[in-house]
Amino acid sequence: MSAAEPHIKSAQQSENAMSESQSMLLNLEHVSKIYGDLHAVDDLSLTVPEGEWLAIVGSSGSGKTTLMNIIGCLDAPSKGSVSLEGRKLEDLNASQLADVRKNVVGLVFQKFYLVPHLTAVENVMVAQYYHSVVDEQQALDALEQVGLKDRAHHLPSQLSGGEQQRVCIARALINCPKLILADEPTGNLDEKNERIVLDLFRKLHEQGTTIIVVTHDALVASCAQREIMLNHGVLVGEKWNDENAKAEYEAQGGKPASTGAQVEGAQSGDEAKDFVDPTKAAKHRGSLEEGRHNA
Ligand SMILES: Nc1ncnc2c1ncn2[C@@H]1O[C@H](COP(=O)(O)OP(=O)(O)OP(=O)(O)O)[C@@H](O)[C@H]1O
Repeated sequence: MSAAEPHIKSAQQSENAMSESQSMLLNLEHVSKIYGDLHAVDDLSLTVPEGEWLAIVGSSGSGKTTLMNIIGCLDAPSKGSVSLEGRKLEDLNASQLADVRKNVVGLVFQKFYLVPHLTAVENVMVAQYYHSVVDEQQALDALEQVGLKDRAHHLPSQLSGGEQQRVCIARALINCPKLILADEPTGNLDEKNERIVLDLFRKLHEQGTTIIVVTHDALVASCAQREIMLNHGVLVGEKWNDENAKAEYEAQGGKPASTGAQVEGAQSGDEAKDFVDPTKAAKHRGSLEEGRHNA
């Protein structure tokens, strides 16, 4: 090996690392969120390419929402670095962060947060207001996208839970976000409405939208291309449901998610392995198969 080779190698390595971070929509490096003695998220590294559908699973209190809030620029990590579209969030000021929230991210929550005295279309137009473009036709188009044009002038109280969640998705779509972050989006829905919402996510994913969903629900998680599992803020498992997506991710230089924290059960990048989620028993297996056949 010539004396120059190590330099060449390190230049190539940094080039690879750069192209990896450029091709990734989201890049978390050693991210922690610490409250006193509690590490809600503990030294987590994760990359998500544009167009991926990722599920974050784990028991209550494992750090899922905390992580989601950090990714959605609603909260800042105590340590580590987060990049979205190649921009380091820690380098942005408050108004630049607000722009990222507005223009890159669409948020969907378990609790719908609809304004009760406004109709469906007006609720969508509230979101437009924050984008300084109030356009009823565009709001109606967003409702049409979620199959609710005929419910546009109904109040939330006149809509089913599933319909209310679809209004929320229409509201999240108003800025054509690259990234949809959904926190337990089907948590309040029955199976039928859960399937409608999942079909919508499937459609958005096919159109190229990146989706990150926090869920307790086995069916919702298994619709994603990849699942990561947290426990006490650390990564305890990573599982690909879509081998093609995995191969593509690896070809782009994507690495397994990892936790640096030395905690029992935690997985470093080299060791990351599939997890067995006890909640993935038979509950939804039948309906999943059916849902896939209908897709
Ligand atoms: N603002 C806060 N101050 C102190 N502790 C917090 C705060 N927010 C969250 N935590 C703690 O951080 C841990 C992770 O909370 P988080 O809400 O992220 O969990 P989760 O996995 O989303 O739980 P669930 O599934 O019940 O919603 C919990 O122990 C929680 O009590």
